[in-house]
Amino acid sequence: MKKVLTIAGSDSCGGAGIQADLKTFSAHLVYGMSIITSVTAQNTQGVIDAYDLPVEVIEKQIRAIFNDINVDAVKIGMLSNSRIISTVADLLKFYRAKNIVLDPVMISKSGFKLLKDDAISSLISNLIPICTIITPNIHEANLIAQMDIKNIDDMKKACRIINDLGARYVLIKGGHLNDDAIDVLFDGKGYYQFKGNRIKTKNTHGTGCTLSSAIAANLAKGFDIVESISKSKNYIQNAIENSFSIGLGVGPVDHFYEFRGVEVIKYER
Ligand SMILES: Nc1ncnc2c1ncn2[C@@H]1O[C@H](COP(=O)(O)OP(=O)(O)OP(=O)(O)O)[C@@H](O)[C@H]1O
Ligand SMILES: Cc1ncc(COP(=O)(O)O)c(N)n1
Repeated sequence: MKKVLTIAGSDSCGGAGIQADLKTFSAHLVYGMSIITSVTAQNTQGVIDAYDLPVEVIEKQIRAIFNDINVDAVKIGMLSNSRIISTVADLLKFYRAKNIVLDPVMISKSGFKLLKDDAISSLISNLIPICTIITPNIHEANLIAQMDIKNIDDMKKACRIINDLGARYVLIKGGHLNDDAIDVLFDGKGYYQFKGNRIKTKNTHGTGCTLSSAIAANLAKGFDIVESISKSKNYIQNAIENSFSIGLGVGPVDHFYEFRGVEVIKYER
């Protein structure tokens, strides 16, 4: 049984954060473990507040896992301030963690800041160089690459800039652009496009958390990066197609797995 760890915030309504990650791990038949960095009070209508755990408590959780268990992959989600970021980065380096999937969570869909403005530089200098893959959405990629991404060519350019910052693989998600939901991967040499059909729904709470956790699960199982993303893209497509309303606002995606394959286009540099 492969063992996958999420280091992220708790979402009380279960659509994003730790809860989405663990559901995704279970659906991929890997054993899920969690380090909680922050407890958010949120529902489908928005985040009411977020309470960060003391870094000492976060450190103890990480040490408890790595001192005992061989971790096959790590997904990183909400780390809200620079102290938490540097603590997590130092410990992952110390324990030589492998298959690190960094979802650089910054703002919730409802507009609540989950990362302090002054912590973006810490994320760039401490976490990007140690991750295997970073999975920013358009907004996050804009802030990291200091760009204004409008189309696929811009996504490719931003991928290169973020790759230069030290991320081995960069996957920029196109969920927030119009047209098809196309995600672009840069592997340091060439580009791959992962194409999804845009689904008309308001229920997309936790899409980014789910995709990054699925990638971590697939890397843990030994698939290469392109196969891991391809399978995960298929998973999120199914999950959004079957998303549903549970409250008055943005509902969650559904977690089940059925592989149908996805169109992958490879580009030379
Ligand atoms: N309406 C949609 N139809 C199909 N795929 C979508 C849709 N919205 C997002 N996706 C896909 O879902 C995945 C997550 O992308 P998205 O851009 O929503 O991430 P995110 O903004 O980080 O998510 P979150 O807000 O949950 O953190 C990507 O593969 C993206 O292409
Ligand atoms: C704890 C936590 N982590 C991540 C998100 C982002 O998800 P979304 O953008 O769908 O609100 C969130 N809302 N809460």
